[in-house]
Amino acid sequence: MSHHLHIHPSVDNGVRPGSASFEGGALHCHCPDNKVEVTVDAQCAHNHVCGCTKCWKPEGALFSMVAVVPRDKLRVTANEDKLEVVDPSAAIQRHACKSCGVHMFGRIENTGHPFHGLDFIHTELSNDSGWAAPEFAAFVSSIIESGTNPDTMGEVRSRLKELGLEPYDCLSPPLMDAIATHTAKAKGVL
Ligand SMILES: N[C@@H](CCC(=O)N[C@@H](CS)C(=O)NCC(=O)O)C(=O)O
Ligand SMILES: [Zn+2]
Ligand SMILES: [Zn+2]
Repeated sequence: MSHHLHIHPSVDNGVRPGSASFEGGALHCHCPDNKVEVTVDAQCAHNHVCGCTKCWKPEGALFSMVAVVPRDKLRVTANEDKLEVVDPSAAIQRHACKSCGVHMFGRIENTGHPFHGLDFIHTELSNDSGWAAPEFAAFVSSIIESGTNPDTMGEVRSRLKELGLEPYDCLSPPLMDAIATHTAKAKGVL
């Protein structure tokens, strides 16, 4: 048992399933007032925990938790002026609150990108319950880049498996296949 590991607050006590009838909700940043609000009119897909250094993680967590929604189902509904893009050169433009640092959504503007049309969200920012649960763990080895001792990686991967979050060092096989299929079609070999 490796319950001392803080994978992410939304999974540390077990992964709770989402609701099949859920149709979206509101996300709020961590500011005490004048919160940035993002409204999503859709259930999320491909929810997962991500170990990369670029995704926003809550304090003390080894992983972020991130899912996608169609970009036309997402709008900023309060305090949009507090948002700024963290790294304009990144494929995913992460719109963060300038005051509290929380990433409210990530958007891909490159129309040739395999995931163009999808926005990335952190469903833990919502008080609404029913969001689809995380299904796997992505970019697991990348937590070393944030300072995790490489010697603990066996324990981290065991804990992820125990939680039902299969660990991958990139994305899951279905998503890697989707990316490769997009690339093959763009090249004309498929
Ligand atoms: N090892 C790198 C991996 C970064 C990475 O490739 N992140 C993935 C998962 S979020 C990605 O798709 N990044 C695109 C982006 O950040 O724009 C890190 O931890 O910084
Ligand atoms: Zn904020
Ligand atoms: Zn990430």
